[in-house]
Amino acid sequence: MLQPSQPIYTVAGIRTIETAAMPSAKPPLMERAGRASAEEAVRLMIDRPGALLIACGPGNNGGDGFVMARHFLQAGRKVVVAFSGDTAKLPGDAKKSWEAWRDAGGETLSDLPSAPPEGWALVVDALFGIGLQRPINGRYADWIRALNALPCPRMSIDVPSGLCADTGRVLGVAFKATHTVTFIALKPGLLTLDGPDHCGELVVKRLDLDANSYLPAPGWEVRPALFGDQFAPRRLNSHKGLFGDAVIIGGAPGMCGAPLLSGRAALRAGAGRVFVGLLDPRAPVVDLIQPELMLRPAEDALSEGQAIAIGPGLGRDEAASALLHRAVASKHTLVLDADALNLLATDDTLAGALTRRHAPVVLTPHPAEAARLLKALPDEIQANRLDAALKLAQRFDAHVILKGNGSLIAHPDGRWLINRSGNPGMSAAGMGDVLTGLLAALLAQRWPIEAAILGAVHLHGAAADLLLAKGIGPIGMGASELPDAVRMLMNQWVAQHQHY
Ligand SMILES: NC(=O)C1=CN([C@@H]2O[C@H](COP(=O)(O)OP(=O)(O)OC[C@H]3O[C@@H](n4cnc5c(N)ncnc54)[C@H](O)[C@@H]3O)[C@@H](O)[C@H]2O)[C@@H](O)CC1
Ligand SMILES: [K+]
Repeated sequence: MLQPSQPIYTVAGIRTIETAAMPSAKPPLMERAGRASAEEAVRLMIDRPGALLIACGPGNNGGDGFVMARHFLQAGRKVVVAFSGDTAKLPGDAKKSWEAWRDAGGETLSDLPSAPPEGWALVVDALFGIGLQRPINGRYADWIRALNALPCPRMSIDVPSGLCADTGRVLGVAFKATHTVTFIALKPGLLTLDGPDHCGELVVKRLDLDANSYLPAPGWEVRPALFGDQFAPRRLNSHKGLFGDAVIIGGAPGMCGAPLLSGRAALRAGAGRVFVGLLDPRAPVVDLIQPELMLRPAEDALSEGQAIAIGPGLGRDEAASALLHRAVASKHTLVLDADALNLLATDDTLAGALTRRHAPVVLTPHPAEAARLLKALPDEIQANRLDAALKLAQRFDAHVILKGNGSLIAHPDGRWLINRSGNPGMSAAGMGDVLTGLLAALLAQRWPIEAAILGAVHLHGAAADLLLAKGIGPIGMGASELPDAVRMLMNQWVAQHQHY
C-alpha cells in the first residue's frame, strides 16, 4: 500500500482551523496537544531512565509543555520545567495549563538547570511554535544554544523554536530537534529550506481534527500515491513506440555533458527513444558510453517527440535564443531548465509567448535562476520559497519546480506541493540535468503533466536516497550514478503495482 499524501497548511490556515474547532473541542485542543506530545516522548525515552526537562515559552506552545509535564508528573516520572516568563501574562489556555500543572504539585524554575550527572532522558522545546514573530535573542537564544548542546534526544513541540513555520527560515537561532511532534497538519517551513535540518524525525498529530473539513488544504506532500497509478505493468505485446520519444536540447560548445546526462536519465526512466539535440557544431555524433542515445544537430531534434526539454548546457548566445524561441512556438509540452530559464529572464517577448501557449510548460529553476526570473536576489527567493514558486507559476502561467531542500512544486492554478525525498548528496553538478531527463522521459511515456512532474521530482530524490543508503553519498555522489537507481526504483514500483 502506498502511503497517502499528507496535507500542508500555512500558519494562517492552521489558525483558521484552530479558531473553528476550538469552541466545541472536548477535551480542549491544548490538552490533546500536550497529551499527544507526552505519548511521543514516552516512545523516545523507552530505554532512557531519569528526568526530562521541558522548557516552556510565554505563549500557547508553552501551554502544551505544561500539559505534557503534568502527564509525566502524574505518571510518577521526574520532570523539570523551566519557564522564565510571567505566569500572569500567559494567554488563557496556557494559563489554565500552568494552573493545572501547579495544582498537580508541579514547580517551575526561572532558569535552565544544569543537567543531572546521568544526563536528561529527554529535552523538550515548548518555547515557541507557530506564534514566533521575530528573531529570537537574549535569554531565549541562550537557552536554545544551551539546549542544542545537550547530548540527549531533543523534542520540539509543534515547531522547532526559532524556525519560521511558513518559510523554514531560522529567525535568530533555532532549536535543533531530533524529533518534532507537529499538530493538526504539516506546515511548509518544516519541510523546506532549513526546516528538515531542525525537525529531525517529524510526526504529525492531528488532534482528532479533520483539518480538511474546516479548510481545504492548500498544499500537499509529494508521495508516490499521487502518481503511482502510472506504474502499470507493461503489456507483453509492446514495442518502443508505446513509450514515446524524449527530446532534450542543449549542449553549446563546451557544454555537451549536460544534455547527455539528461539523455541518459531519460533512457533509464523508460523512454522508448531519446533524441539529444546539440548546439555545438563540433559535438560528438554518438555517445560511445550510451550509444542508444540519438544525437542530432539541435534544430533537427525540435521536430521529434511529444515533449521537448530544453536548456541543459544551452548557453545564452543568439543561436541558443533562436532555438528557444522555436521551441516555445512549437506545439510540444515544454520543460525549460538552466540556460533556457536564464534566457527567459531577460527576454520579455519570450515570456509573453510562453503565457500564450496552449501546451503546458514546466520551469525547473534553482534559487539563483528563480531570482533572475523574478528580478530578485537568491536570498529573497529563499526567504520565502513557497511564495516565490507561486509567483513564478503565475507570472509565466507555468508549472514550476523550485529546486533545493524541500523542492516546491507550484501549479499555474495556485495549488502547490512539497517534495521530501532527497539528500545533500544531490548538491553536485549535473543533478538538475538528471531531473530534466526524468521529466522528458515520463512526458514521453505520456504521463499526464502533473503526474510527470511529481513522479520526476520524487524519483530524483528517492534515487539519491537509495544511493545514500548504500553508502554512495552524500560525499561524492555523482549525477551520472542516479539514473541506474531511478531505473531500480521504477521497476520496484511496477512490481508492487502488479500485486493490486
Ligand atoms: N490556541 C490553541 O488552543 C492551541 C495552540 N497550540 C499551541 O500553541 C502554539 C501557538 O501559540 P501562540 O499563538 O501563543 O504562539 P507561541 O506560543 O508560538 O508564541 C507566542 C508568544 O511568544 C512571544 N514571542 C513571539 N516571538 C518571540 C520572540 N522572538 N522572542 C520572544 N518572544 C516571542 C509572543 O509575544 C507570544 O507571547 C502552537 O504552536 C501550538 O504549540 C496547540 O496547543 C493546539 C491548540
Ligand atoms: K517549539
